[in-house]
Amino acid sequence: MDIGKSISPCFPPRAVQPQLKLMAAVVSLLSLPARAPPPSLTFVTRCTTAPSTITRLSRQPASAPILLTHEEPKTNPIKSSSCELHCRHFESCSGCTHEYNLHQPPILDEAIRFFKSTGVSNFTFDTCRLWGWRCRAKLAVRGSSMKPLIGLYEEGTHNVVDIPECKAHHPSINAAVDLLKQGMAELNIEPYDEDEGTGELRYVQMAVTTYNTSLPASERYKNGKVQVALVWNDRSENSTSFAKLNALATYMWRKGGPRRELHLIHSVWANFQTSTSNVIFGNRWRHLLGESDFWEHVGGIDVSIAPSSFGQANTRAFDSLLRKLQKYVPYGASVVDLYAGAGVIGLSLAATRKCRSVKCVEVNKEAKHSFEKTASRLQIDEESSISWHQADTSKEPHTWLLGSDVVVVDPPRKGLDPSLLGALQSVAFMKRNSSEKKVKMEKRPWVLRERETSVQTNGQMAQDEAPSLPQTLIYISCGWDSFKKDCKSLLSSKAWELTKVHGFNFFPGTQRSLSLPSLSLYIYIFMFPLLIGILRSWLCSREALE
Ligand SMILES: C[S@@+](CC[C@H](N)C(=O)[O-])C[C@H]1O[C@@H](n2cnc3c(N)ncnc32)[C@H](O)[C@@H]1O
Repeated sequence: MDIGKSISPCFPPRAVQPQLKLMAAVVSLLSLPARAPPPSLTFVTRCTTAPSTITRLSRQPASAPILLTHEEPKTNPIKSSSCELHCRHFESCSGCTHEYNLHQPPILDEAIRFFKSTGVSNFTFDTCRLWGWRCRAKLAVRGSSMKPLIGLYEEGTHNVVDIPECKAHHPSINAAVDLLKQGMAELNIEPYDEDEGTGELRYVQMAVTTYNTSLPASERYKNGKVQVALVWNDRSENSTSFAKLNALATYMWRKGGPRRELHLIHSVWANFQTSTSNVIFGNRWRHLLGESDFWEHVGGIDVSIAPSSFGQANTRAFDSLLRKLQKYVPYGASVVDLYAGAGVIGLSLAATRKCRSVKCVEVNKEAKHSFEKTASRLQIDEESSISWHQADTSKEPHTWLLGSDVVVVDPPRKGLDPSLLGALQSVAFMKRNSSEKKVKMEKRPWVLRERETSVQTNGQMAQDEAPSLPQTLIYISCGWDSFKKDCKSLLSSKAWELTKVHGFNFFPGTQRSLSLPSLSLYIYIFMFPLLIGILRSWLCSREALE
């Protein structure tokens, strides 16, 4: 399950001073373009009742970030009724695990302590939207045609809990689920029976797009439309049951499509899956009705996301994260976006930071089409090189790191592949001068090796330019435990210094325990002190603190 957490405290000045001084030295000696100002140490909350250890500065509208000042980790949080889930499914549904203080996930204390121990002087936390934040949901369909159950599994079982009034879902998802149930009853569509392997509809994925330029910006979110992907228990559109699937799609389109007063349904897709495993989607997708392209606007760009590729569940929080992240990437930088999905992060940086080069690396080939679509709408300078590569980042990871000024990693919950972790450590120790002489641009392995599985949208690779070494590593994490492990490993090698941390409440209310991954997403920024002298001075600073 998805989970939520994050934070932003002030720590005692003793730990702050040397770290910040060093950072300034690193920046100036590397002649990097001006970096973003340090994040504010002050936070604003929209909750009317704040826990005792949080300073409430002002009230914000429902979707605004909470800005808090944490003096010390809290030990006994006060229940805040204004930040309460108020969901009637809470007891039975496994989706959410805490009802109170959604703005302040339980992981906060541990996170504060952890980052304090790493010497990070400040840590910002954006509480994001607390209700109706989930714009992408995969729901199991069980029960009977007359009484379908559409929701999540009950904790530790395969019993599906119906969640028609889920408070985490964008309201359009609940409305589309309701419409789906009506269609199933009317058309006698049988839900999947796991024990027997029978039935027709196994799962449904509902994805909301809030992209609608004909509405004022303030109206777009609440008028989100749903891309419905029906996971059908049959082999393909040539199967005999396809007529029923088509009838269900048509029902939803007729009742919720553009001709209705309430235009709810953006499009309907089918996915065919007959495996008895727990894998939700099969390999075969078919677009049935509505627009085949699904657009969203995040991080300053229009983004296309196919139902088969990874998409962030919390659109608004992702937008906040992207806008924050952009500030850490110098104009004109070379960026590699690892675990890139459809390349949203890389393309957002390409557009907003005028990157010289952006390479997006992703293992799932389904994401390529979405990358191409998104890239086609961007205005990229002729000289810029923007590419997407189907590749496993755990294989020859050095090849992706060399030549990049900034490395962005956004791994799955299990964290970084060990080989990439090793490469990040070793690349930080490589001597810039010797590397520049040895490695010629035309020998870059990705140019040769990845030609067939890569998309390069425009621009040319500069042929004579010597490759740079990464100076900044931006780690985006949705797995707290794995992040801690990776972070400790990077820091213990003394190659990287953790300089900034930003938390985003991506999954409010859904944190289960510290042992479970997928908390809120964090951006962690590591700076690589390129010059040995700086590294030494950094080590001295560290020693002075210990
Ligand atoms: C948390 S998602 C991030 C996606 C993307 N950054 C975004 O925000 O849309 C992790 C992505 O890593 C991909 N992935 C997992 N293991 C990988 C590997 N070894 N090499 C490359 N990509 C991988 C997954 O397919 C998934 O798209």
